[in-house]
Amino acid sequence: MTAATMQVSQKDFEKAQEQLKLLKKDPGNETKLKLYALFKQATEGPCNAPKPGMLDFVKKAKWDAWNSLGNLSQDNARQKYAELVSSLVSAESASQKKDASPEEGRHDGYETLIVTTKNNITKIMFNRPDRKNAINHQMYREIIKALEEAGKNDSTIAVITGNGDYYSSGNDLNNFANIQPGEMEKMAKDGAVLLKDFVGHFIDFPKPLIAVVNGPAIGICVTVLGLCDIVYASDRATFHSPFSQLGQSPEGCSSYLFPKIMGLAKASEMLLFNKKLTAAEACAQGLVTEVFPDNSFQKEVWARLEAYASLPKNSLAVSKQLLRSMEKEKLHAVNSKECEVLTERWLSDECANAIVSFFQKKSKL
Ligand SMILES: CCCCC/C=C/CC(=O)SCCNC(=O)CCNC(=O)[C@H](O)C(C)(C)COP(=O)(O)OP(=O)(O)OC[C@H]1O[C@@H](n2cnc3c(N)ncnc32)[C@H](O)[C@@H]1OP(=O)(O)O
Repeated sequence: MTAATMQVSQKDFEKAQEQLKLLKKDPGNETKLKLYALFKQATEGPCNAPKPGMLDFVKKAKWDAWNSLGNLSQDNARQKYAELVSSLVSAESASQKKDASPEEGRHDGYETLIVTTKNNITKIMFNRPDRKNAINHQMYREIIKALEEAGKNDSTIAVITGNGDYYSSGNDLNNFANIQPGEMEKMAKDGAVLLKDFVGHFIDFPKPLIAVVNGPAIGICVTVLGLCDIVYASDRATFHSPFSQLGQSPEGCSSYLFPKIMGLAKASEMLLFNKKLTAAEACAQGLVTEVFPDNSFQKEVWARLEAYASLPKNSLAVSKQLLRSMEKEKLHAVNSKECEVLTERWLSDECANAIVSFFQKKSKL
């Protein structure tokens, strides 16, 4: 090795020591041992320390690593040390770039959702995990936009799911907060217009629409499940529509579809008396198609959906429309009626008290 190479190597060695300190990820014990051994060899030469006792595991592992370098020259050890650090830095920066790059097939223009199209599936993911995916006004509008896009694009099926531990905690109760007394009627009317449009997009959705219920579901995100074609649920999911508790009334066409799906008595327990169903109960009552163990939920469900999404797209669309077409007019009428009743409910003392109670006590359902 020439003097010039040795100089560069020494410089690289010092630079590498600085770079090592900047690594964000722990490189793991095996690599740390290699780095230790090369550093000792580079700075002190071949291992000259007494062998530690068998039970001194850490010192013994370090000694073994250093000793294994035998008579490797100090120059070579410096060089190898610098190369190893450089490979760790490159790997970390590649993984950071990968994390920062947008997800493949991700649609632009959404803040409360992650919308992607991949493998013939448009996935609409609620993305307010720190608010349990509560649906605020912006999110209602973005879901409407995402359903419109998914209905028209090349995907074969659309899937709705939640990011984080909840599927969704339903209507964001902040939608009712900070309303001045004189603005109550306007709030109720505007809310009903938005809700009717939102539910209308589920009624009219032209392709198979599948809900992947990854965790607890409350309120509006439970009621519109009746408008989905398939509902897959994790065994961690629960289904709760606490309308009377909130002084409100059913929406999402559930006043018509839930009795049809599960029978009047079971629907009444849910919609009148706030009964929260487990995933197994919701499946037994026909609201959920199939329940999966939480630890294999994502893997099993997405494998199945990818297979479904490879079926002929147009055949699936016309068949879905046939299945729903007889009911469409009826469903729109139910939606209108439910929104009308809710407008009154939102102006009631019962509803106002329930909202105030949530914010005052942060009372949990
Ligand atoms: C256009 C208008 C259309 C209206 C259509 C009408 C629809 C009807 C419905 O959807 S009714 C259902 C309404 N939903 C609720 O009543 C749920 C309220 N939330 C809760 O009861 C609980 O938060 C919980 C059970 C979902 C979760 O409890 P947990 O203790 O696990 O977690 P936190 O309470 O600490 O939640 C974390 C923060 O998120 C806030 N949050 C959760 N859900 C909502 C929500 N729906 N609305 C507003 N805020 C919500 C919660 O308050 C916490 O906030 P904080 O960290 O600031 O305390």
